[in-house]
Amino acid sequence: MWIVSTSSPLDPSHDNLPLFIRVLFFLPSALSFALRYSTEKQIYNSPISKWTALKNRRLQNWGGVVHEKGLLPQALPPWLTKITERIYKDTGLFPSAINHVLINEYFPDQGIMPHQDGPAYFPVAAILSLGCPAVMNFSPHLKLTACNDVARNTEIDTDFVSLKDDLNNDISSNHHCPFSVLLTPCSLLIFKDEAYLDYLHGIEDTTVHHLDNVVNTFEAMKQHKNSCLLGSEDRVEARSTDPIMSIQRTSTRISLTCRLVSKVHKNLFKF
Ligand SMILES: O=C(O)CCC(=O)C(=O)O
Ligand SMILES: [Fe+2]
Repeated sequence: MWIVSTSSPLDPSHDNLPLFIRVLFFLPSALSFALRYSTEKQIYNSPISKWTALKNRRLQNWGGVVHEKGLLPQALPPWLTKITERIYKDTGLFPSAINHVLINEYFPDQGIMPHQDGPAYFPVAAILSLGCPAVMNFSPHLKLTACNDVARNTEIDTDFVSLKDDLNNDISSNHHCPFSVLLTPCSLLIFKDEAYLDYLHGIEDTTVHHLDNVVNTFEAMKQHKNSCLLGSEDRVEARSTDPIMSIQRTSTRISLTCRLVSKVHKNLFKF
């Protein structure tokens, strides 16, 4: 089983699930070594024309063109549907099959500005990480009440690292706290609901990422240390000894952002 749920099925309609379970899931080892290897190979074997160079990273767009009114679709290649179908089926968080994947490549000093994903997407994002670890920061929209108390705890629920009640309460009482997630290679982060709609997410364009605000340090680091499959260049390097407060980004990170565009246009002229 790829994604392991403990007691409750991962069904967003289960209102009895605590809010922190419903907004953020982190699975440290979503990809096997074989799948990681073949996916990286496929990404770099894609024609060079598939890459779009941006100022601070480059990306591949798969699944078609996302327009604010919907998707002009293009079938995902089988090596990507192998991944997206598993996310779709195992999480039960998407109403229909994932039809769009953005692949971002970041050098150690590259990142992505805090942003919110566009309105064309169904509000669930599943991000698979490969290569060098990085920290993703979630910051509440300015329109939302700032949080005075940034101290938070981490709750480890087997494979899922979830925000604990502090943040949960903050979210529901409209006191939105910033928080961060450590994205280790082969991990899958899924965020939805408030984390998707009320927060911006971004990655700093610096080679050192601080872990102060990270909600999943323990689980991510445990997995990382235990994994004998990781290349040495992927290792999280402690900048200070116990407790680890930052990571040094030493190599390229690749992410696969898998989403659903609900509205699909079969014909360009039918907008
Ligand atoms: O690279 C990542 O992990 C984030 C990518 C992202 O936020 C996006 O493509 O919208
Ligand atoms: Fe995004």
